[in-house]
Amino acid sequence: MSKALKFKLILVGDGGVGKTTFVTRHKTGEFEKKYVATMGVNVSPIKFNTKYGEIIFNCWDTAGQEKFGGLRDGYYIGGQAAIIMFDVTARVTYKSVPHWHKDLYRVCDAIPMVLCGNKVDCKDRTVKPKDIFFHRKKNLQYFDISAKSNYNYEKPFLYIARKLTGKGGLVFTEQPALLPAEVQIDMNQQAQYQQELNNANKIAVPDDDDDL
Ligand SMILES: Nc1nc2c(ncn2[C@@H]2O[C@H](COP(=O)(O)OP(=O)(O)OP(=O)(O)O)[C@@H](O)[C@H]2O)c(=O)[nH]1
Repeated sequence: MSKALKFKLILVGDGGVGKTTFVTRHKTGEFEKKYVATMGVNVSPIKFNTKYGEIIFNCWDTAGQEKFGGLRDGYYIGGQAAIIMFDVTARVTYKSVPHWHKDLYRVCDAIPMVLCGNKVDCKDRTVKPKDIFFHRKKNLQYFDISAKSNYNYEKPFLYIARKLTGKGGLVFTEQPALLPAEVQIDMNQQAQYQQELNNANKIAVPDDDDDL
């Protein structure tokens, strides 16, 4: 790949889950972002060097319109990948995940999607690893993340890059240029969460009414 590959990546999730914080961690993305006034969105180009060349994710982030009902179709149209985010300290934001997934699917069909539980640095985590199973119903990838500590920052992008290029062996050849961590993360605690996620993946998906 000589020229950079570019993809439209859509961020969705309830207001306050940390979408803007996540996307603005990346220094170049923040520096080069463009505000599209007609849509009320910021588009930040987040760049990664890979062993196959440069990949740029043009990340679409709303200016808070998700709080006032649905997002317009223009937000989704042409979307090639998506991150659905919730906040592990606010159960209601996990409850909204099926709604965001449905909205995305309606316009974008089966594009690569990653579910991210943000703010795992917080002591008051209420959505525990065993509570998270929506991704398994819909065949999405899931990651615990913490935008403020940069924890797992590149994981969703790596998963999506591999899916979009069809190259399972794709790796990033440089660390992305991120702002310094604003909070520290307890790595022992994260290892325990990861173990709980692995264990949860071995159990059958609970069958309940509300699609969660
Ligand atoms: N502890 C912690 N706080 C976070 C993290 N990410 C975001 N926050 C905080 O959560 C709040 C909401 O973050 P935003 O990035 O504005 O959330 P958003 O999803 O973009 O919400 P809108 O701007 O309303 O669309 C802010 O006070 C952030 O500082 C994180 O990883 N850890």
